[in-house]
Amino acid sequence: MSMWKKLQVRQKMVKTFRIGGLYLGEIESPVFPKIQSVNIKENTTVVFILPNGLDPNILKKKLFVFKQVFGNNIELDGEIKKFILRIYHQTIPTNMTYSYDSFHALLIPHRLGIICGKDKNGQYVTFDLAKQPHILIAGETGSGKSTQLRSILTTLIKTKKPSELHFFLGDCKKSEFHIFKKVEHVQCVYSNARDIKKMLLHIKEELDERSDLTEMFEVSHVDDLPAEHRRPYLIVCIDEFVMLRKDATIMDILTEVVAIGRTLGVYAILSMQRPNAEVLDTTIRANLTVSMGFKLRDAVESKIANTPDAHKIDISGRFVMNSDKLYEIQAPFLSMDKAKKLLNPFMVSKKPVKDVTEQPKVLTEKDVFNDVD
Ligand SMILES: Nc1ncnc2c1ncn2[C@@H]1O[C@H](COP(=O)(O)OP(=O)(O)OP(=O)(O)O)[C@@H](O)[C@H]1O
Repeated sequence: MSMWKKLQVRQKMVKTFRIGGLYLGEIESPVFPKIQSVNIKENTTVVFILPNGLDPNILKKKLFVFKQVFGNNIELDGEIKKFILRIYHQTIPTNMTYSYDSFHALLIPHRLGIICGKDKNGQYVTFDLAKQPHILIAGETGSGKSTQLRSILTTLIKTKKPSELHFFLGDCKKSEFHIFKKVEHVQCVYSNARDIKKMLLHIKEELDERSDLTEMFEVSHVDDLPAEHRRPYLIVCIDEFVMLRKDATIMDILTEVVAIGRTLGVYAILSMQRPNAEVLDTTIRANLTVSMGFKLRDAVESKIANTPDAHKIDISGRFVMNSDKLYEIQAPFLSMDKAKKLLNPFMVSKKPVKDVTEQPKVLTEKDVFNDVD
């Protein structure tokens, strides 16, 4: 049976080479790439070698032919001569409920484990924010970015002690972060530019102090400081941070966080509905090592967010992730009620959170975008 399946795959490969013009010589006597191996397990893997003289760049251009023959759920890797085609048998789930128990073991090796969701292989994708610092989460309204933020923050709270990780939250839309207000790890939740600026000035002080400490003790990372000087990791998370773009101080500090935060244990998670090239200037963009692009409006926004094809997404909670490579992922769905239950054990009644009773104007999209009605 397996031999028969392998033969079928080989025949389809030859068909792809033929249709795609991936051969040397004439069509009557073509020299096709050599199929070195076909492996069928959970997924199918085909290794093939290009004949000398066949331009490897043509494979990228003809990827669509592989998709026409094998379906969309494939990946082609390789360079110069040797290539690997992976054909995934599983598809990305269209819906997946958040279940901490099912992925928490995967987070244990990470210092700051981020749960992303499931990929086309049906596997959970996670990464370590301490190694791949600073995340951009972009997506138009209803695309699932707030749910993803909720799941990332809830997971971090469940995996780290309050002494190990502090959050500084900016909620420009005043819609999402109230559920975290009383969580012990959370230092503050602010929703207007004036308070967020104060919060960031505090972060700036931390950056300076941490820089001085690493210099004084001649270490390259705050984790290597002597125990009595160790500092918790700080995560600055700002929902819809584009609304703060008119404040130069805020933008300067955010730029500094993403530029030097990694070795100082200070990380940023920034979200925005509509990626804006001006706000994501080159310094900020270059230092956000992970981009998650949920459904975006058009190809321009996908390009600015660095998440190709995110504008083609048509499923809630689905996103393109650009980190060490490109992934398509379905985020876990964590409802507000379930998040509250999971956060309950971490709630404290007396918190140093400043409750902003007098509410200065909360910025709206109109303050930022000229084309919003
Ligand atoms: N991971 C997911 N899996 C399945 N459905 C999801 C997922 N995430 C979000 N949804 C659905 O999409 C709806 C909107 O999600 P969410 O509030 O996260 O969007 P958003 O992009 O943050 O929108 P807004 O900017 O308006 O807050 C949810 O109520 C839910 O029905």
